[in-house]
Amino acid sequence: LAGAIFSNVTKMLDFYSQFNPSPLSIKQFIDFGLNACERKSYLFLRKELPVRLANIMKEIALLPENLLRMPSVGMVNQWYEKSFEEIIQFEQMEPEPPVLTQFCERLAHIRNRHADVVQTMAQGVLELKESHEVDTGIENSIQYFLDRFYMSRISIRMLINQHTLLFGEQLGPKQASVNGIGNGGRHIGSLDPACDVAAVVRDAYENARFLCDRYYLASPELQLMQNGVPSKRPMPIVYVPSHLYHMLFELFKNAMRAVMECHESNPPPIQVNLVSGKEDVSVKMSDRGGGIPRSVTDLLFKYMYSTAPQPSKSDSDTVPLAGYGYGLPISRLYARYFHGDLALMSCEGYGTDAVIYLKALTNEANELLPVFNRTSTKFYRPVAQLGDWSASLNTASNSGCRNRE
Ligand SMILES: O=S(=O)(c1ccc(O)cc1O)N1Cc2ccccc2C1
Repeated sequence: LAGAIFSNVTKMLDFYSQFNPSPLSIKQFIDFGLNACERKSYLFLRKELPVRLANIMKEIALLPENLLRMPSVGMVNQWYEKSFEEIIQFEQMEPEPPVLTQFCERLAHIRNRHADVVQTMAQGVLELKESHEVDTGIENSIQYFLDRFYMSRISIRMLINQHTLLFGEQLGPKQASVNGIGNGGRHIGSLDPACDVAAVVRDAYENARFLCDRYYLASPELQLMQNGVPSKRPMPIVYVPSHLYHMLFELFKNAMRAVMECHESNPPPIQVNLVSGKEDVSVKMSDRGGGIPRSVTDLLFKYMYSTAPQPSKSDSDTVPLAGYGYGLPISRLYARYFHGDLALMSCEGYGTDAVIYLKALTNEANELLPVFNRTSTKFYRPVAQLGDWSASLNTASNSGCRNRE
């Protein structure tokens, strides 16, 4: 009997983890939101959310024992189990108005429960570093897992935000925000069909500059360009402004810290060049902050490397402009979430270029979702890491910078 009551969460996890998550494209999010139907959204999410939760929960169970046993990881796991149980209650409920309202409230409750997952997992990694020897195999498993775990979390929060923003009661009288009445814009949930990249760049710059001025008593200017020439024109794309802002704010903090620590006075400007291509929209941020050697660039995306004891809240006004928290790895996940990317190209002794690539076409901007299956399990049984010399050769091919300043 399909309605058979499963005795416990484990059986439900096995059931839902058999299904692959269904990736949605930005085009699908927009097309659905233009004529949003709460009942359809409910019927899709009450299956898709448990599928995405179950897929990543099966991976949590595969984590290296030492990490899984850390108190913080146990706490995160309990949050996931609780949220999973709460969502699957709706499998038996028909989409009547009271149930739809309850579902919205339950989603908001789950989103709040998981607010601190990133720093709690980082605490777990720290607990592991401080209590066990971590070899390369374990480190690679943790890197692989956390990239998939945080990508899964980004995708679940995207689905929850779309539903609660389109149908949640904060809209006042029943109106979808898409008609633009009341909020001035024509946002579709967290998506802006006319997100001006130039405006988000300026916004992130001004906020990072405020922190920079407070810490260094000075800050580099911004040179905003399009196709290599100074420009004040807008550059509209269809995207999630908050994701774009998150990436740019992180990159500006790094670039400003580099520039201010490399130049006592007259800091050179940070250049941001926007280019709209047929397939890619590129946002290149160039700083002359002295750069770093290639051996270090890779470390900046490593969760183990960038996990250090957090400064206590008390001295929060002296928090470094760019700590090495999870800013870069998470920012790269935001870029990759809709099949874009974030890459660093540094010239040691000169400076660093950071490029955010976004898909130009909304039908190509598909969610990139981790799928739990045998291949991912295989990855968790660490095998001897056979360094593939040709692959490293590819990454080594771009030689260092010759022209010293
Ligand atoms: O590693 S970086 O080249 C660098 C990394 C990421 C980025 O977005 C911009 C950057 O510039 N850079 C960060 C930093 C901080 C303090 C002192 C010197 C430097 C050099």
